[in-house]
Amino acid sequence: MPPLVDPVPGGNPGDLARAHALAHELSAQGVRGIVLAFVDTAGICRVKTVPWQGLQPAVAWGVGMSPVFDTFLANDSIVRTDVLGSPDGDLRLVPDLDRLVVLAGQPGWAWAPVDRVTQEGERHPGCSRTFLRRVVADAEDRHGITFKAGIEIEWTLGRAAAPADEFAPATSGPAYSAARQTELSDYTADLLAAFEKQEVAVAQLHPEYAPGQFELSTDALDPVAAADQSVLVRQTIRAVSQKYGLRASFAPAVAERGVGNGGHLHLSLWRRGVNLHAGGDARYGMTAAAESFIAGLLAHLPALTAVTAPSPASYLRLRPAQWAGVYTAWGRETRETGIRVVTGTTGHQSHEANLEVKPVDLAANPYLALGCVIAAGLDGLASAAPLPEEVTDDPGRLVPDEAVARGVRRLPTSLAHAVDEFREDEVLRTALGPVLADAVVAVREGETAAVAGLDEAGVAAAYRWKY
Ligand SMILES: NC(=O)CC[C@H](N)C(=O)O
Repeated sequence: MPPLVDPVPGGNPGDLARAHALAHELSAQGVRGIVLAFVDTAGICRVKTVPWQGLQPAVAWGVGMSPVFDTFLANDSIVRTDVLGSPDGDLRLVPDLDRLVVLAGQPGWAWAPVDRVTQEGERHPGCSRTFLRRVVADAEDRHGITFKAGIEIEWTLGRAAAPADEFAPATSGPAYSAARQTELSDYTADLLAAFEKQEVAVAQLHPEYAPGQFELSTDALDPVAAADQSVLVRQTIRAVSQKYGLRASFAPAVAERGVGNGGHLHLSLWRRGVNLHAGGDARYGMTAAAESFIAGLLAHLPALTAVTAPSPASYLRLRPAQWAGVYTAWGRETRETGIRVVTGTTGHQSHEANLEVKPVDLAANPYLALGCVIAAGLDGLASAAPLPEEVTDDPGRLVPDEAVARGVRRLPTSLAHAVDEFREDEVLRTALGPVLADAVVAVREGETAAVAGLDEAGVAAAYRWKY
């Protein structure tokens, strides 16, 4: 074995010894390289790779990458803020060994999410993974609350051989149909096998509503692990799809009309091992804390869409009657309200009960989305915000006066409107810190400008294969 590299000043020699042993183990298993992954502000997963011998140096010193990715757009052009977007400077990508996984769908490769730190070893204020970790740690310190989270993954399959500017769904069977399940039987079995090898606990995998669309859900994890896992799941789906001559799109809308791809976010609050969504005195067995958390979410939902629905294409999906939840309302098991309260099956509530945030798609950076959702909910919890009455059926059917009286608002209908809401939201901006908040605004404005003049079909096409 090659000798250990010199530890960085203040570095953890235990991590280095572990990386050294792990690298050799990976090599013996046939791993030749390691994908180091992070998600930028625009929601694109960017990577660098190192050979297996590079794992230990990466843990010691990180791997260089420009901070300019904080203000990259989905089309790879770059915008600027006061502090970001300059071609100068460097950051270090530091892999998280606890989350390193051998990729079952890409023989020869392992994968790890990274934190981005400065060359001086300081936290980088633009690192979304560090942001989420901080929000979660604050929730525990200040409120004694921990979370379990899950991100649903929806994707649409086209044929890899088709021209990139066309979309032809790879299946012909109806929504949720046995026909579609059978059409892609080998593919979906291979996906499940890959997830089993990667120790991703799949809860469900099924053909979804739109032509060529599938959905996969996983068991809940702590928020940072859930965000990491959503990135890993997409990496795996992309790789396995390719083997079958298929091309996976996680874009919010692959076409200008029809049901889009969501990335619904499930979250539950826990205190001392007790689920706060079950066994309480409030509605549907929720505790007062869970109700106030949801009230906070509803209050911030219009501004949150700038983070959870960050692409111009997100607003092709965020339409009524598409189960995307485009109203500031909640209800038990409702599919059209922004927040769905999931009570779980009788006898299993303390395990299952949670809340679902629907206006979230997979153009969202999952670390930013989870961190901002948690910050919004905690704002409601801290002020014991009262939760309005639930809305059953379709909130779109409320007459305007009743909607106003009940506080039911339609979410922004364009990214520009979402950014207007976000700019005014001190809670979200403060949680993110000025560097990330300014990056969100600049990148969203850049995306809006990038599609100026395009019709809806053009917007769908522009982002179809980006996510
Ligand atoms: N089953 C579902 O909940 C469908 C969700 C829908 N595809 C969305 O965009 O959010």
